[in-house]
Amino acid sequence: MTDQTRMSGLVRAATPMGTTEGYMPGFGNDFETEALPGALPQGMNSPQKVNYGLYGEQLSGTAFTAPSHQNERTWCYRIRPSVKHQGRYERIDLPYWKSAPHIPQDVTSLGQYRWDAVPHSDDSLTWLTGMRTMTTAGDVNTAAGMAAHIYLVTQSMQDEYFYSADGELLVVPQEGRLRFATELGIIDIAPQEIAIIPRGLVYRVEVIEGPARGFVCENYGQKFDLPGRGPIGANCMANRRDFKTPVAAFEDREVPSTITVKWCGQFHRSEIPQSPLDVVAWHGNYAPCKYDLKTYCPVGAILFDHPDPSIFTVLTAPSGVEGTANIDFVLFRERWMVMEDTFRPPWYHRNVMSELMGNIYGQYDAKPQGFVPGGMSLHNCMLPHGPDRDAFEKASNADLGPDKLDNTMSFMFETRFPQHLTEFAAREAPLQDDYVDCWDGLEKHFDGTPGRK
Ligand SMILES: O=C(O)Cc1cc(O)ccc1O
Ligand SMILES: [Fe+2]
Repeated sequence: MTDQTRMSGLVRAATPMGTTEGYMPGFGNDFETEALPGALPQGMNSPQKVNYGLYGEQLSGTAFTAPSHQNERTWCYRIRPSVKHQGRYERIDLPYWKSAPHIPQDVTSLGQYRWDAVPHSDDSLTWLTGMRTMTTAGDVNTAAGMAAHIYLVTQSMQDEYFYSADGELLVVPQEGRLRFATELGIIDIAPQEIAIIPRGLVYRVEVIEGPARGFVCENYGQKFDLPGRGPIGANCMANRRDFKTPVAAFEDREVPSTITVKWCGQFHRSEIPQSPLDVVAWHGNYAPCKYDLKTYCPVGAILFDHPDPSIFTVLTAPSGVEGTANIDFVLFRERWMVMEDTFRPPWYHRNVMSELMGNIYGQYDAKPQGFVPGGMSLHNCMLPHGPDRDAFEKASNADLGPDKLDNTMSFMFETRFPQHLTEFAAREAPLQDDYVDCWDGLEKHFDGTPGRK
């Protein structure tokens, strides 16, 4: 690497072999990248003096003693150590970003809920002020559970940086394009892509094309991983090579700035005299990444019946109970329906897991109307749900040839913990009061005589 490219004011490593536009392929790889030649120590982590006068610093994403197949850490070589990128902290208020446990006494979360897309307002909102929590689950203090948010962002963070000690963020854009300028490099994302921003990583968010709206799953627990494929084998679903981690990028900018920290659901801010995005080189496996949802290869039923939605799991965050996720991120995308003599949409069901869904674009097969792009729905632990009347009638009477479900991309954040609505979700977000009526017209067909009606 001899020359550097400049983006977003950050000096970025020239694209090395095997990378696309400043990203390195692979999920959980041990990466190495440098924005200046020779900045990365070779063969050791802590030389007595690092080249260019850089400081060495380790960022640990798992306990030092985590088993080696889960152990994640990154070595950063930076202009100043992180202790210089903070001062005295002052508590600040970001009233719309809530953390579990947050169980408002005057809000009921028991019920089937659906929301239209939260509209943009005239307010100018950044990644921090534009975050709107819809549900919280578990407890941030015990590193279990999650929160689901909507973001509405119109304005770039300027000389303003953020990190969360509470968990990693899974970002699912629905509208507009964002840039995450992070300590470890630059990630640009647009709808149909997702990004994972690890716990503790410092970044600022810029608007490339606004206004931007999307969904966020804040994972308080163990990190997202790829699910085991079992008998499916070594391929399909999400493939490791389709995850992209940015090459190193840094800025040497001495301007009065702020750093905001989320910790145990509280926000604190500190004044700093320079940009903290000063990591010139790094190596390790604790890093942000993005993924193009269009590369997700669905595997499904090819003769009869409708399998469990776990076949569409993109990422899973374990809870410590085997097979029972803290969070599964599940994708319902374009696919062929070929099952014979089968009621093809999702069956009616009650589930011990709590399901929060979002629509990225198009139409969802169980809800042809009402579940709109940018909209969300919530079906909590053991709350019955399933296709609305129109979907039931259509699917029960359709001629069953091969049928392509096209123009459809929805997802689910499914957690083992009950999800509690925030005041914003219950009162300010566009809740559809008539959602439960979508099952009203389901008729009784039973009259005691055999035969299929
Ligand atoms: O409720 C939903 O629409 C999500 C879902 C989809 C599916 O195919 C099976 C079960 C399930 O919960
Ligand atoms: Fe469901």
